[in-house]
Amino acid sequence: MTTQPHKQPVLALHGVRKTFATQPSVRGQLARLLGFSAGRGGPAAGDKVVLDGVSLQVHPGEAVGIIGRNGSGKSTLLKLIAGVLVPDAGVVHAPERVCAILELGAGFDPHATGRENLRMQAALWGMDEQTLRVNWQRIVDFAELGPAIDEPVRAYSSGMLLRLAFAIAIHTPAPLLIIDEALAVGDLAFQAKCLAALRERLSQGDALLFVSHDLNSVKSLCQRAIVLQRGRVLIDADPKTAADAYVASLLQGGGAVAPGDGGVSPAHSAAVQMKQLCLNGQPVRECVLVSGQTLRLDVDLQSQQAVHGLTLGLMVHTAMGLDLFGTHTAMRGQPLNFQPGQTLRVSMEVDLLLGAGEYTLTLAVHDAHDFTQRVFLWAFHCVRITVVEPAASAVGAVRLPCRVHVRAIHTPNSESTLPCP
Ligand SMILES: Nc1ncnc2c1ncn2[C@@H]1O[C@H](COP(=O)(O)OP(=O)(O)OP(=O)(O)O)[C@@H](O)[C@H]1O
Repeated sequence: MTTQPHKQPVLALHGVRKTFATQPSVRGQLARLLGFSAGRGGPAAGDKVVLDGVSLQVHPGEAVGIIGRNGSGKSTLLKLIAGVLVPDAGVVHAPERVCAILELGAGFDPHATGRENLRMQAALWGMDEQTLRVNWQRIVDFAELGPAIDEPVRAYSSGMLLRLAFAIAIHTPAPLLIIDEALAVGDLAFQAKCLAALRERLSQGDALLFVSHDLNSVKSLCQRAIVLQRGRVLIDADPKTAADAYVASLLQGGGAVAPGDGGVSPAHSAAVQMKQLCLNGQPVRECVLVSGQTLRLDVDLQSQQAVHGLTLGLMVHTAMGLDLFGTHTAMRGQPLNFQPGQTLRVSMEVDLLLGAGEYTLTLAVHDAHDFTQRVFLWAFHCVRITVVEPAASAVGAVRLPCRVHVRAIHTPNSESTLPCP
């Protein structure tokens, strides 16, 4: 049986390990300089294992998000793939040409102008003269730096560095693009332009590795996401499942949890329990509603202990797991205070101004001020709602109240033109 060319991964890692010396000895430094990694025979005492047994594959046209808390090893992983670092153990099969934005400004000469850096960076990423000539003006236009393109980049803000780096990267032919958190410094308009350009590259069959703490960007751009936890792959799944596992691991203080649909993650305290949940008066977990109809949730919460200053939060997600709308009782002036053994009924009414489709709700009970503190309950996607829309007057997920008026303000034979109101 022959393997289809498009089934071949563009990137494959097998059992990759990377350690850093916490207190580099002279011998260790020498071994590293000579290319003998201290980790090949196992990490030396005091070495910090940053990546441990990481295996993954990325196929052409695939966008894979890498998420994880600070220090989990995301940047180190990308540096290994980009060839900036070498692994102590394991194998990295990466394409010859990888276009990586790892650190803003890295690779730029601060004293050279934007235009000079454009030429140098493009050459560094392997863009030939002909491609550079064809793309030169497109890159300059994409960056939208105006006269600053002729100023030294040491005077650039991080947003301007991103504009230049991204403009070059998106026009550089390479089967794999790597973007480490960089987009976060761009303004919203530039971010939207970058995401559109990345989607275009993906549709042409190039692959993307995308590190971000913005779970919504990962969910909307990537087909898969990998959660790194203390240098290991916690989960490699669709972005919604991966993002939920990541949030659950944050709430657990780093413990491994992969919640299933509708699952209730183990909480910091089991003192508060959801005794009943009703949707529009029925004790059900699924319902069908007409767009614009009100959903009434009645949630009975019972606490065995006296607990004060809690809140019940609600998040509405699209079928893809994007967060659409979230609120909680404390945000609306109603913190939850329990006496021992008390049951509170929390009623929330939400007008579902949503387009036809499938949606889920996540419910959580946590500290009124900080959702990572004092978590009592976290019920991922515990409610499924199907919204139907008999006569749609709009497209997209949300139905924003919108008024439309049309009137003639000028006709060729009339003297007057109405001013803007
Ligand atoms: N050159 C180095 N020498 C020693 N330790 C390092 C080196 N580079 C990274 N580390 C350590 O490796 C761990 C992982 O770092 P890395 O930058 O890969 O994490 P990250 O997940 O990208 O974090 P963040 O989200 O904060 O960017 C951290 O504890 C960091 O201090």
